[in-house]
Amino acid sequence: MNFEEKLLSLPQARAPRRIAGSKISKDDTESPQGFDPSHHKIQPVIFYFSLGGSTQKVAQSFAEDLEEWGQSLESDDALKPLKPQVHDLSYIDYDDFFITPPKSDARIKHFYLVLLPTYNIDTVLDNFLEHLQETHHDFRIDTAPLSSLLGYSVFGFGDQEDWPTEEEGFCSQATEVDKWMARLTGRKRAFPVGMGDVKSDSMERLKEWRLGVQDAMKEILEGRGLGEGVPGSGDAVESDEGSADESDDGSDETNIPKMRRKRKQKPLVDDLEDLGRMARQSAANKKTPPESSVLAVDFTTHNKSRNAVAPSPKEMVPKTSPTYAALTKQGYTIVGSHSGVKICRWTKSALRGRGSCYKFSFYGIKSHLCMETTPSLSCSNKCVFCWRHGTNPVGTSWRWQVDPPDEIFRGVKEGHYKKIKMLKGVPGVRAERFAEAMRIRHCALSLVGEPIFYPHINEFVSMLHNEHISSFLVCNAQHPDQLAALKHVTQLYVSIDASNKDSLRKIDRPLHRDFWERFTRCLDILRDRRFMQRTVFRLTLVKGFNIDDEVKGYADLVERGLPCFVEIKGVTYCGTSTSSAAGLTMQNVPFYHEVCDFVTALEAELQARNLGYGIAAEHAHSCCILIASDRFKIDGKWHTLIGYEKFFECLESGKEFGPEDYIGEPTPEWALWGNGGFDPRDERVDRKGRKKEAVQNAQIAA
Ligand SMILES: Cc1cc2nc3c(=O)[nH]c(=O)nc-3n(C[C@H](O)[C@H](O)[C@H](O)COP(=O)(O)O)c2cc1C
Ligand code: SF4
Repeated sequence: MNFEEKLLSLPQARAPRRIAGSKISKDDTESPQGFDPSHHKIQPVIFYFSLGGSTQKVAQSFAEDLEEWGQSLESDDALKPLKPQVHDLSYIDYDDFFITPPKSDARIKHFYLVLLPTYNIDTVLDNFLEHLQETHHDFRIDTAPLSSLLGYSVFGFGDQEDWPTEEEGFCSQATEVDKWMARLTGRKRAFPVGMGDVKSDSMERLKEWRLGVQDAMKEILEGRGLGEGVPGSGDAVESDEGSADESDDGSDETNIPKMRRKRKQKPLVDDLEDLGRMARQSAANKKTPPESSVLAVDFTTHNKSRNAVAPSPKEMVPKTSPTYAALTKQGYTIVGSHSGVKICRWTKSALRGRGSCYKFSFYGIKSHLCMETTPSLSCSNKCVFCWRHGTNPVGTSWRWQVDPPDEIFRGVKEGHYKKIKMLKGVPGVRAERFAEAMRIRHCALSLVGEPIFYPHINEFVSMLHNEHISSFLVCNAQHPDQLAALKHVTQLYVSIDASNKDSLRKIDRPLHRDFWERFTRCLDILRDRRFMQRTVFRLTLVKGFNIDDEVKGYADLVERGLPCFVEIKGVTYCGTSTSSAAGLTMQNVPFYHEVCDFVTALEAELQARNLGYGIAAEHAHSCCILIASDRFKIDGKWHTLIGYEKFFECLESGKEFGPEDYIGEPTPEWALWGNGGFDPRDERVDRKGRKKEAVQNAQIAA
């Protein structure tokens, strides 16, 4: 059983977790860390992070150089270091490497090398640092859980033109990582932290550092451990400096430069109150207050702590950031500092009379009347199938500036209309649809990121409703407190990306350690809401990840949450480096018949449990099928469409109401299960725009 399995097999997630490591003892620091050259092997592991791509390239060639050096050693093969492993910090699960070293063959001993650029904007590096810090402070984990590593060393890349000195932030994150690694490893620093200026000497400095690291490895291979008295080594002498760094209460009194200290002291806004305090402050006046000014009140605890004090948060996606550039390139319009809007391909298709997405077949939403947006481009997962191409900021809690909801609302509408207008000249766009599209009727808060992360989501949704724009909100089931505080939306979704803890961990790669408890709490909240609003489970099927043998597990989840609907969709392959880094290929995209088989099996399981569900509708073109609760079957006919005007009447009446109060027309015949889901009034074309005989039409005619 590997570490991950052990962790997952713990009887209760809340039970204290004990991670095998060892407290630093005199023996540890004096012994050459238990490396027996005749028995053990060194496994170098190179970790890197890269936004712009340069560190990634350097890491690959660094690995090759290190391997070549290992092979050139004049010793027999059994004594040579193993081929270096290379891992991108954006895609690994930190728990697999940074709580204990990977558990493999007991004879293999790991040596960590970390290559990092520096970013003064929010990136995965902040999460990585947060993880190291949390692990260090976690009372359930021994002080030096990584002490069985043979050694580690860190190299930082920075830009001295803009950040000339360490005080001003040059390579600041490498220094911080080095500091936390020293603590987690029980001071196994094999070579001092290296730093290179990407505009001048970085390659030279990196080479020097590599030679130093190689010497350290050679000494280990010769059974001499990390050496004695070498400045910066893991020797006990050096630890004096390290000990002074850290007081018993975990606070840091280091001699690290001022700017880095500031960065380090950025609070972990885990606390909901902190989150909201920050929100209010930032929304109220977008000025950047000094580091220790007012914190804002959490939107869920609005009236508390109004006068508390907050640090100044950063922008989530600054205009100068590579994230901004990447998202804009992907077609997003970034609004303010953390929101986005994008036209989906179905909008274009609907404007040309070539069909709407599955939301039209299932719920009556015409794609050209629908705006897809998110008020939070950040999210707390790193799903393998995410469209975000690995560039978005991630975080377990909101720690950025908060833009006021009215500014976002205005901005996203402007962005949406601008993109629609750009389609005016596209061949085939129908004039009447173009005119209709200039009045948004629906809003899907689902684009990317996590909409309920945004502290003013309720105000934002009210603004939509005030203009009679319906709201579909999809959340990732990781923020139960925010979900509980969410007011009425037209249709509330949670993404159900797996049926069990192990599978969810692999596919969503959540940042929260208590992800499963958060997930199940969200299901319970949905269960409570089911008579107040339309609730939906959204399943995204990824072959090889979350389909096989999981039908019963999904049925358990449906039994727990009793959603009004279950939407099942085959994953869409986005062919990015993100997806391939996560091990996703076209092979993971299920065929439609495989999705059908899964849905049929799930329906059978739900019926065997008498839960009152049936397959209602399909949209073969999007590889999407709808299971509905019998509550939406009236006189033997499925009624999955929504009565939007009824919804607004109910909302404006101020009285309590539920999903049954805004049921629309019966589901159209062509959308029912077995009929394909393509509106026969639309024209079906293939990818090249050539007319296609609609299978559905043929079926309907038959
Ligand atoms: C938005 C941005 C912020 C940066 N912040 C810092 C910084 O605070 N300190 C520093 O030394 N270098 C900073 N740099 C320079 C990068 O660390 C450097 O360009 C690095 O090579 C980028 O590596 P990558 O291409 O692998 O992402 C910054 C660069 C950018 C684009
Ligand atoms: S929850 Fe959504 S936005 Fe977040 S990583 Fe997963 S797919 Fe991407």
